[in-house]
Amino acid sequence: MGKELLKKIELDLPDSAISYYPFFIYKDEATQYFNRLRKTVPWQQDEIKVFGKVYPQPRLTALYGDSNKPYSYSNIVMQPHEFTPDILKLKQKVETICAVKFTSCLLNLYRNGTDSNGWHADNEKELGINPLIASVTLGQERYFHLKHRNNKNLKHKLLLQHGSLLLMAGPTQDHWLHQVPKTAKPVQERINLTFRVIK
Ligand SMILES: O=C(O)CCC(=O)C(=O)O
Ligand SMILES: [Fe+2]
Repeated sequence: MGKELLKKIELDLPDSAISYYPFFIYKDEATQYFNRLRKTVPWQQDEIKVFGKVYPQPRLTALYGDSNKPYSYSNIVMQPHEFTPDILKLKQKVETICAVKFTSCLLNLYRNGTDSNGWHADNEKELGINPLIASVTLGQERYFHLKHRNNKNLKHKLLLQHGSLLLMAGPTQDHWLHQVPKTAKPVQERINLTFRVIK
């Protein structure tokens, strides 16, 4: 990999270990991944329960994995599809940077500015302690917000650009929440892949 491709920005936020690789995948290659995944992934829209009311999730998702272990969050239980060559290639590329073998990948498709991902932490039991979450962005860049759970003054936002990689590690999920907010700007579609280790 070239020097630019490995450019790494470490966020200077307490109680966290977050790094951002803006040029992880060449733009042209990232566009090819976007186009193929957009077409071939069996995108689904699940319903989520918030305070007892049921809503369609404001984005489409799909779960891939190398085991048959289901993954549950927000009252949704997802069954994994088998890894495809594209998702495996991306997984291996991420694994050149992280010393971890990922077992699953949750994909999100944000169709427009009203699609979003509300405040949460990726702290499900099956992810274990101090999980490493590796998040690849393809397509439209969108803001990613972080806020500390206990200190209202601690927050941060960054634009996740086409072909970038964001790593969240260590105690991040214990102390911080993250979201991808809606935007009023007219925006194109974005695909996000989050690689995880499900125990
Ligand atoms: O779309 C993103 O960048 C974040 C996705 C996310 O936080 C998740 O799937 O848990
Ligand atoms: Fe998340």
